[in-house]
Amino acid sequence: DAGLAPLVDVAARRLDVADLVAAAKWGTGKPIEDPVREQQILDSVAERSVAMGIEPEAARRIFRDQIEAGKLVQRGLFARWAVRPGDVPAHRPDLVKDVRPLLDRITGELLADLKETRDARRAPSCRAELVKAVERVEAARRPDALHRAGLLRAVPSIC
Ligand SMILES: C=C(O[C@@H]1C=C(C(=O)O)C=C[C@H]1O)C(=O)O
Repeated sequence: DAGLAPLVDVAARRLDVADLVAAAKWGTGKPIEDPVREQQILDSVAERSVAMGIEPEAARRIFRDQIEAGKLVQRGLFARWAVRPGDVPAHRPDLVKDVRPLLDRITGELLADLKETRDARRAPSCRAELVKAVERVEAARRPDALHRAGLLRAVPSIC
């Protein structure tokens, strides 16, 4: 039984997309934070949760944390690129055409995993299972310090 690992893995993949979000925004004057887009995501998540039989408030909390974690990674990358311009990605992806569709696809995967893990998320063992899942995902993906920090920011609301 993979437990919560598939869910945590999706969270980690969402944080990799944050690199593309940052690359799309760097040097454009576009702010890291877009509250209108965030609200659209959270409202859509709540609506789809109801349709899927997922508790909408739990889904909202979990997606709120995914978004906060993504901004943490974006800010970390902006700080890194400010001191090491050589690390700025050579290619700037288009946020609306290229990057947000990736996030939208991950939203669907995350919702499916939330449905799948309903009982595990409510169980008293959730925290322990979460620790194991994070360890498993980190062992497989070997995130750098910034993406580890992001992942730790992303997961607490799962339980
Ligand atoms: C990803 C973006 O940047 C921020 C993070 C978001 C997210 O993680 O979904 C949404 C809006 C922005 O606050 C974006 O603008 O699309």
